Order: sequence, then structure tokens, then C-alpha cells
Amino acid sequence: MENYLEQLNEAQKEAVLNTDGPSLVIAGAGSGKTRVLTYRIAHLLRQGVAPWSILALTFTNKAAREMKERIGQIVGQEVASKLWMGTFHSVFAKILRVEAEHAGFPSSFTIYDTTDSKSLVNSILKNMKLNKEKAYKTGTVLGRISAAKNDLIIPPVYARDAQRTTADAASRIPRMPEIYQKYMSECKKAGAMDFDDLLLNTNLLFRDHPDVLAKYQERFKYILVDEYQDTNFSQYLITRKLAEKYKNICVVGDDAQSIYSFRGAKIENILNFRNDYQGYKLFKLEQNYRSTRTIVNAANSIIARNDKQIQKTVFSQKDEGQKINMIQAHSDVDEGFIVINDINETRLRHQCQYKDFAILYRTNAQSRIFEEALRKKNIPYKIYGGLSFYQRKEIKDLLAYLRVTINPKDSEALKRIINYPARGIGKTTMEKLEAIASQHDVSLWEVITNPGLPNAGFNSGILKKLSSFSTLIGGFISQVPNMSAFDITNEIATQSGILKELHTDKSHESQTRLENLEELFNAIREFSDERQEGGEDNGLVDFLEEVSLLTDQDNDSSDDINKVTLMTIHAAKGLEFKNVYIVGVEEGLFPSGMASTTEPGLEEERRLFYVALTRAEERATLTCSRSRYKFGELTFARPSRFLGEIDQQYLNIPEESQSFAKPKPGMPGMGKTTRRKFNLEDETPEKKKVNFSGKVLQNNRPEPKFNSRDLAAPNQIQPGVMVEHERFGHGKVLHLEGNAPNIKATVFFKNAGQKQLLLKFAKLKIIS
Ligand SMILES: Nc1ncnc2c1ncn2[C@@H]1O[C@H](COP(=O)(O)OP(=O)(O)OP(=O)(O)O)[C@@H](O)[C@H]1O
Ligand SMILES: [Mg+2]
Repeated sequence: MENYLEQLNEAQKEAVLNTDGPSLVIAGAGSGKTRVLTYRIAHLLRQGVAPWSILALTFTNKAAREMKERIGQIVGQEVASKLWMGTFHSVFAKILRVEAEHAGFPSSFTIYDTTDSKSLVNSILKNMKLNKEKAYKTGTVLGRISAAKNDLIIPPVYARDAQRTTADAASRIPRMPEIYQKYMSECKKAGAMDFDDLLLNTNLLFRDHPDVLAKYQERFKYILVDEYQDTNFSQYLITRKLAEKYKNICVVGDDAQSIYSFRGAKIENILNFRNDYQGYKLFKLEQNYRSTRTIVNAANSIIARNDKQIQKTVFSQKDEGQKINMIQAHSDVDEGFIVINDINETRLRHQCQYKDFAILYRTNAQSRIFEEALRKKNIPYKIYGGLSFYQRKEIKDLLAYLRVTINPKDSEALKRIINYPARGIGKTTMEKLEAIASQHDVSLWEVITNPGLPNAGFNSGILKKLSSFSTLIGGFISQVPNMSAFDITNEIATQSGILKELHTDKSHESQTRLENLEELFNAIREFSDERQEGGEDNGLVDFLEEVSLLTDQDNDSSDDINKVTLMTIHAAKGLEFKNVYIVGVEEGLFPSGMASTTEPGLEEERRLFYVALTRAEERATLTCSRSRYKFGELTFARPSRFLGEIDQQYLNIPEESQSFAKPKPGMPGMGKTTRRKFNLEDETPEKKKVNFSGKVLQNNRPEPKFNSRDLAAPNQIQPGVMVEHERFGHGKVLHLEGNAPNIKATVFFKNAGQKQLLLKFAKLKIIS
């Protein structure tokens, strides 16, 4: 039996063993917070606690999966699979389905994603004739609604909340209370909840139904929360209510990594915890097991500049490691190629795999240039966030059919498909239908299926089209109970005409769309087979729920694939990679232009930088460019102030770009008194002209230390020769490619398998 306690240091062990009562673990990046949470759950299970009485809340679905997997290795997968574990949204969506009748929603309620929410706001604005008013922007309106929900302010309260109405008046959007009210009632009519509603309605459910709350308080004897610093008020309150009875709540977090305040996250929740649970135990973890000393110290030096923080120590006992490389490219396209070349070189030099690399950026828009460079070099990569698989048009279309079949009142889904494939139900008809729906306060589906529809002024042609649409959907609805999720999807794709439409169009694009649909079929088949083996229903509702709640970190393809990772820094939270490239480290981009105008904004950007840097285990590289295209225009960029804020002793600044952050000789390290603001005027015009190529950089790197006499001359290495490698041991050279000095050898090692090595770095000795 695995002795998991041996895999913890003393401080971690203490946090794992003290299972009862409230616990707060506040510790820096990479210190094993997630590990403590994982092992604590395993320990509880080993002590005989029932898995269904443990509730564990993670930041992403992927984190939950990985945690479950690891716990399963310790206590068995069967037991681990019964844990209540997932993101706040996914766990409470499940509870809301069970308690739907109390919450006033159908148990098959739809979850509106951001696109649905935006589209709903747009139609409300249009209806209120506010869509032409500049101040009423969809994003702003949605942001206010979301903020209100996360603070548990419902529409009638919103209208009375002086602070909010004053703020709305100042932004020239005084009709917000009305919009919010309409948004809520439209969602209710459609039997739909948006992401924030899942939390809000859980809170309302617990507030209004003490018996329901008592049931879950009794069920969840142990509650654990990862990434606690990024919970919002609504989430905080849910955990507080649930933990009220047993008070076995353990939260882990790092205030220095709080990066979601724009979504309502509140660092104050950590402080609240101290007040809410008198006699709570505080555990501090100080040793970082993830990164080299250089990376940990550099990260500490930058976060020390934030005024608002809980003091803590983070140290690493790993190797010092190499300095953090800084690269300044001439243009954004250049930056792409420099990074990709560096990845290739590092991969060969340090025997890494593609999956050991991550490119992290501040904004999704930056990914394109790196994607192009990776494609040109034939390097496999996976990209998270942005337009994911489930956001593609053809996928959303078919999913919308499924949504309408499960919940025909889902008006956003219905609008999407009522005229796709085209069936002659045009814009004017839709506007009329929406007006009727709004007048009678019902959903679109209820209008279409209402026997009184013929009196609504539509001509007979339109009436026929609407009736055949409702018959089509009605047919699907009646088939759901008797069919597997896969069969019903297949039926829909065929009967609706989607497949025919794509088959008829012979374009390459249609071909790709068909392939994507095939992929969706596979995903549904896998999901429903698993469910039906367990004797459950066809799982369509759960499948749709899972898809709606995917986070930016939940990639569609499986994880073990050997690919370079591209993601935003926000999505990289909690993850780790051997090699990390933080790109676009420029003023106006990182820190972002908006954020850097206020102190709290700037502090959040700095925390974001801390998160980015602490993802790296062995090597971190920071890049920026002298110019960049923004909205189609060439703009000049200056290196970020963050480059100047890092303690310079941890940086490797190539001579040509000393202008970034000229450290003065003999300058002491970090500390507030020695804090040196990066001087943006340092750059001279001559230096601006220097074009940086990967080659120059390579010259600036310290050469690997070895004694040349130990090595075989590359020209003695031939196919068939037996060689010895420092780490891989004995192997046989299979073949060589490329020209000196970049000859690559493919070697088969007895113990390590086949490897490709660049001879100039591989330090091979000939042994026969
Ligand atoms: N006692 C230990 N011995 C060996 N490795 C450890 C130990 N504790 C943690 N680690 C390893 O260190 C790395 C960081 O741990 P973990 O991800 O749990 O840290 P964290 O505090 O959750 O980090 P973050 O703040 O980034 O979320 C992981 O690879 C983990 O397996
Ligand atoms: Mg973690």
C-alpha cells in the first residue's frame, strides 16, 4: 500500500493530518498547496470517511480530474470516483438540477454561455431601443449584471442600491435596473441560467429552503477549496453556509496569485475566513518544489513590490539553474520565430519533449503569431481558450438542436437553428415572433406551438414553415426517452438537414466542418456509452452541461499528447512546465494599458506576472518586441516596467538589449530602498536599430561546461558505432542528418530508447 505521507514534508504532513476543524493554508507558488489538498482527501478516505461526504472545489475541471486520478492511485479509482469534486459551477449545477423544483427551474435547464448571454443582452437593448446609444455596450451591460449577481444583488435590490444606480448614471446607462430585470426574466422564461446564475441560484436555494441547506450541510462533512484567493463573494458564501454545521473546511490559496478580480474575485475572502472561523488552524508551506532557485528568487523579487500582500517566505532547494533569458525582437513576427527557434534548440540541447514547453501571453490575440511560426516549423502545439472546439459554428449549431430538444424553451438556442439550415423563416418573421413572445411574456417555443398562432397575422406560407419546424423538433423531443444520446444526435443531424447541407457543399471548409461534427459524435458516443454501462440515462443533459462549463484550461484533446502549450497566463494558473516563455512583455500589453493607470490594477498585473514566472520549473524566457501590429496599425513598443523590476542578478540580458534594464555595476539586489524604476528613456536610437536574431542570442548563452578531451570528435561518430551518453547510458548510433555544426544523430539507447541528439551538445563518447 502506498505510503503517501512519506511524500510530504513536515509542514505539509501537518496540514494533511489535521483533518478536523477549519484550516487555512496560505503559501506561495509551487509549495505544494494542491498536493496537500489532494493528500488530505486521500487521507480522509483512508480513515474511512465516505467519499460522497467530501466536497472538493477546484478552479478547473482538468484540475479536478487530475486530483481524482491521483487520489484513485492511493485509495482505488472506484472510491475516488464517488467524490464530489469539480469547479463551483459544475458541482452546483448538479445540485441545482436535483433541487430544480425548489429553485423554480426545470431540471433540464440550459446553461447559457457567454455568446448566449451577449445575444440576449443585445435583443433586450434592441427591444428597449437602446442599441443605437453609444453608452449601452453589450460588454459593459453584461459586466454590470455579472458583478451584481456575484455580490448577490437581485434586480429589485439593484434598483434600490444607491451606489450602483449612481455608478450607472455616471456611465450614462441609467436604465440598467430595467435591463437587468428583463435579462433575469428572459432567462427564467427560457429555463436557462448563465454562469453567475448557477452560484446565485444556489445561494437563493440555500437561503429560501433551510431544509435543503440542512440536507447538504449534513452530506458534506468535509469541504476543501483550492485557489481560494480567486473565489468571489457568491462562492465564499456557499462554502460558508455549507460548512456551518461541521466546520471541517480547508481552504488553500496564495494572495499573491489572485488574478481574477475583474470577475469579482476577492482577496478579502481570506481575511473573512479568519473572522468566520475562530480557532482556525493556519498552515504555512515555505518550500517550493517546482522551480530552480533563480526562478523562485526572481519571482519573489518582483512580487515584493506589491504593497498589499500577506508576508510569507518561499525558498527552493533545487539547483540554482540558469538565469532568466530576456529577448527583444525587432517585430512581433520576429518574436514568434525567435521563440520557436529557441524551443527547438532547447529541446535538443536539454533533451526535452514538446510538452515540456509553454508559451504564455497576456491576451488571446497574441497567439496567432506563435501559431503561425509553429506551423511553419512543423511543431505540434495545442492552444487553450480562444475559439475552442465547442465554440465552432457547426458544433454550436448541432448542440443548439440538442439543447432545444432537451429544453424547447431555450430561446437563444432556438433562434440559432430556426432558420438553419435555411427554411425560409427570415428576419421579419423572427422579429414578429419575438414581439409576440415579449407581449405575452412567454418563450418563442410557446409562441410557435400556440394554437392561436394563425391569428397572429402571418401568411399561410410562413405558418406552414413554422409548423413544420415545430413538428420536426417535436419529433426529436418524443424520441429522447427511447434513444441513446448518440442515436438522437445522429437522428437530429440527419433529419434537420445539417449533414445534407454540408455534404452538398464540396468546399474544403465544409469538409472540415463535417470532420468536426464527426468528432462531436465520437465525444457523445464515449460519454453516453460510459453512462449506459453504469445503467444510467442517456446522459444528454449532463453532456450538454459538461460542454457548457468547460474552462479555458480544459482542452478538447487528451493531455498526454506531446505538444507545445499555448495559453493565456490566466489559464495557466496551477500548472507547471519545464520551459516557459512569457511573451509580449511590453508596456501597454503587460501591464495592460488600462490596468497600469491605477495602483490596484498595476498590482494585479504584477501578480499575474508572478503567476506566469512561477509556472517554470527549469528555464524561463521573457520576450518583447520593438514594434507590434495593433488593430492593423504598426505601433512602437517599449519593454515592460516589470523587466526592470526583477532583481537584475537573475537575468541574462544579451548585450545588444542592455537598454531594457541596465543594471548599474555593483548595484545591490532587491529591496524597497534599492528599488529602481525602469527608465524608459534609456534606449538610444542606435540601439533601436539592432535586429535581434536567435543566433545572436545563442552567442550570449554560457556554453555547456565540459572538457573537450572527453568527447568524441563529431566526425568519428558514424551509424553503427556504440556510444555512451551521460544520462542515457549506452546506445547505438542509427543514423545522422544535417550539416556540421548542426549534425543530429538518432541513437538507440538500451535503457532510454530512441533519441535524437544534436552532436555539438550531446557529449557522446565512443565506446566501440
Ligand atoms: N514534498 C514534496 N516532495 C516532492 N515534490 C513535491 C512536494 N510537494 C510538492 N511537490 C511538487 O511540487 C510541485 C508544486 O506543487 P503544487 O502544484 O501542489 O504547488 P501549489 O502550491 O499548488 O502551486 P500553485 O501555487 O502554482 O498552485 C508539484 O510538481 C508537486 O508534485
Ligand atoms: Mg496549486
